[in-house]
Amino acid sequence: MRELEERIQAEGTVKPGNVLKVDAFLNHQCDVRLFDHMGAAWAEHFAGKTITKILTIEASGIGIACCAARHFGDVPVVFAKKAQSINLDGDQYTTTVYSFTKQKEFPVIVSKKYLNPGDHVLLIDDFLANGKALRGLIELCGEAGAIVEGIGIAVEKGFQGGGDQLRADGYDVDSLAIVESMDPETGTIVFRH
Ligand SMILES: O=P(O)(O)OC[C@H]1O[C@H](OP(=O)(O)OP(=O)(O)O)[C@H](O)[C@@H]1O
Ligand SMILES: O=c1[nH]c(=O)c2nc[nH]c2[nH]1
Repeated sequence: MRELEERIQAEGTVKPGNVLKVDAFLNHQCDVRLFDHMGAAWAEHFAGKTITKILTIEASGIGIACCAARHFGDVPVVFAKKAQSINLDGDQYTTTVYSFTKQKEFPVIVSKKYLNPGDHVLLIDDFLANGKALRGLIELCGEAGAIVEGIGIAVEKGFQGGGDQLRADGYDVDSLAIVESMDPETGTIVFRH
């Protein structure tokens, strides 16, 4: 998606440790017009598929998933929580996921009320790096008997391999910008096309 690539080139910065910082518009300050355009792009890609629910993971996927839902008939958006809470009741689907940016393991929890057998799920997230977050969400869908129809990602760091492994496993992964390489010394960002 050219608009997203241009924003990354204009406002993104490359940090050591394979970190692309795009918090001016994607995952700290949020550009909702851009999010709306991203939702439209996924709706075009996944047109023809039945989507009954969007599933994401807190925190950064939530706003993007909510904007995307407007393009999928206002289906419910469920976000997996990364901490137990007294506000979480009843039976839950749980797994654990290693967080790329926080560099530690988190529980990933969805109430059984909100993920059901027969749900046709679109997974949405801001970043795809090693694929840990998505593998966790896929596991929860498997526990629930829900079908993963596709995966919509804003920024995939292709060189980390998580996206290609998911594609090899048969998932329809639509990443709107795929970073093929990036250099913290020069700030150069190269996209896959
Ligand atoms: O493909 P992966 O290696 O799993 O990396 C991608 C995940 O990393 C980030 O989450 P993170 O837990 O770092 O932080 P967040 O709270 O900003 O969502 C991002 O939001 C994705 O969920
Ligand atoms: O802001 C971010 N930049 C990244 O490079 C990244 N990788 C996973 N999650 C990420 N979030």
